[in-house]
Amino acid sequence: MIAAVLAGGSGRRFGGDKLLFRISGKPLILHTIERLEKADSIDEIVIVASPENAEKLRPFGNVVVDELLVGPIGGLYTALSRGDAFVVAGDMPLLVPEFVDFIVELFYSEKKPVCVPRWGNGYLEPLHAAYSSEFRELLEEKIRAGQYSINRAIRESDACYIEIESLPVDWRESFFNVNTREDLERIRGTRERVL
Ligand SMILES: Nc1nc2c(ncn2[C@@H]2O[C@H](COP(=O)(O)OP(=O)(O)OP(=O)(O)O)[C@@H](O)[C@H]2O)c(=O)[nH]1
Ligand SMILES: [Mg+2]
Repeated sequence: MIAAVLAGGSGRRFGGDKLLFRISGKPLILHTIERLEKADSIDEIVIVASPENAEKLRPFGNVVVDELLVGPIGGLYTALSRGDAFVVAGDMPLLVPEFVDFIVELFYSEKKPVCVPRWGNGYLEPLHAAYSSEFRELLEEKIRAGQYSINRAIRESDACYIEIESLPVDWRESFFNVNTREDLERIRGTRERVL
């Protein structure tokens, strides 16, 4: 399956070029990509970038340009033009390859439009989920209607939910994403172990 890495955000909370920010000497997005490469179920990686980010991200892999720029839902819509995809954000340096494989396998066996992790309180992890290219039609409707919530689109579909609390606790760090400079501090202490 293809993995699509969303990289069209502005990094407003981080301030500056978040995805190229170096952690342990390596750009943040490269940590994310290398984690995906370790997943057996992933055979190709595409970076879904904004026109503005496209050139600077080309050194890191195949870039597909998101012309919509309506937020992550537009990136997801663009990603699915390439077929079924496991979709993540570019700012997720602690992805757990085994967890990615688990979701992709479930996606293939369940044959649902989307397989998404869900917390006990109902909260979804839509940027750590496997999507069928058919889900794109629903996204198109939503985007046309000016509704930009991926969560809402998922809830209106025949989704397959993965209960996070029933999985290994170690896998939860897979959802970690860098939004602020303080988030960097959270990984710095354990950097040697996790990165
Ligand atoms: N392709 C694409 N990706 C997007 C778009 N908006 C956000 N993303 C990506 O979606 C992921 C999650 O977004 P956020 O964590 O909110 O990142 P961000 O937009 O860079 O950060 P903030 O500006 O602080 O919200 C990140 O990998 C972003 O690069 C978009 O319009 N198109
Ligand atoms: Mg984020």
